[in-house]
Amino acid sequence: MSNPIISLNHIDVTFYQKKRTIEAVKDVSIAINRGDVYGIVGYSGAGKSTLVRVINLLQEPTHGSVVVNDETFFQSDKKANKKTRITTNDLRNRRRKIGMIFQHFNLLNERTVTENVAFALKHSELNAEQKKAKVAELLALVNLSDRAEQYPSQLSGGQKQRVSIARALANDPEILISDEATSALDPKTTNQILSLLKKLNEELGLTIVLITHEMQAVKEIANKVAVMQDGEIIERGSLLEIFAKPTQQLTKEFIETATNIDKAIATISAQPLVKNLHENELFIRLSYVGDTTDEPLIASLFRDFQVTANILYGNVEILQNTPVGALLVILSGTDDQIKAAISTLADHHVEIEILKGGK
Ligand SMILES: Nc1ncnc2c1ncn2[C@@H]1O[C@H](COP(=O)(O)OP(=O)(O)OP(=O)(O)O)[C@@H](O)[C@H]1O
Repeated sequence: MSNPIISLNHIDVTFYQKKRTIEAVKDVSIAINRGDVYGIVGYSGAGKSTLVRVINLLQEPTHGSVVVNDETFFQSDKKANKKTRITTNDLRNRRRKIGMIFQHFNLLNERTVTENVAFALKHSELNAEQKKAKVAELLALVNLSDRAEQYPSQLSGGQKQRVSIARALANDPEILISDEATSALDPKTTNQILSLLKKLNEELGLTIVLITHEMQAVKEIANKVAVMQDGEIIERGSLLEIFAKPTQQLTKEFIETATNIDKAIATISAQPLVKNLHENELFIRLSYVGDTTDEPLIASLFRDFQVTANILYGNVEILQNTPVGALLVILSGTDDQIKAAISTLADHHVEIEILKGGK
């Protein structure tokens, strides 16, 4: 059942500079459901940051409407040339319920970890005692209790990001916007931060909007994905749909960086078996999602069609509790046998891409 906590409708953001007009976001509509971890992927300059800044009106759209938690923050009526927006006071309060974390942490260097987190409680109605308890609780949540009195300069990048996560959660937000929060971190620290975000999503029901240029990050924790290019969303869907059946070239590129299949294809294509492929052979890539993996399909190719399948590479990943696999295989047999084998694979929803061979 769909229950959007964030709905952006027909959002345009245009920047007018002296000699240039930059259409940073073009007619983007997106609905993010409560509890989603929604990944927005794109290269630098695609418009991701601008789009997510629209959610809490850090960036006012040129056109469109912004609805958060069933409350209209902003609406423009193009025809009447009229814009309506939430009052400044209400916006200030609502923004506290939308946490943000960034690539460069944005911590106050001259304040301790505790003071950095407490800073976010400046306008809270809690008394001093309660604030102290809240900060301690937040630091425990991000596993930093032992660093409470240290300064940012004494912390690693991952620890700094955990402080900024604690700070972002200080006012019990329902939404967390993560703007390239793992981009400055090494792979191991990135995984720790992503696991923490996943835990917050699962345990607190936090809705997370994850903007990144790394599909790997999206793959780890997102359940939905949108791919942005030149201010537009060019493809979107569930993580599984996007990984199993990407339609746009850019999406395919992003996925390949996350699965390393491109490297596997390059390495294996250079091997003698593929380089000297026989006339009756076909070098193919098979991709499948879910149940197909449980079927002894490859074995049945020989049993039913006398086609041998030489598996040169295999990779199965579990995304959203579902296996997603890729195999690089050489099929050998007569044209008719191979044709029949491929048709059977297709009937079982295995995607086939011929990499080499065949007429
Ligand atoms: N305040 C601004 N004034 C003028 N142009 C801007 C402004 N903010 C963003 N832009 C332009 O809008 C486009 C989209 O930028 P945006 O930062 O949203 O992209 P991005 O996908 O988040 O990339 P990055 O990860 O590099 O920030 C870029 O061409 C950028 O130069």
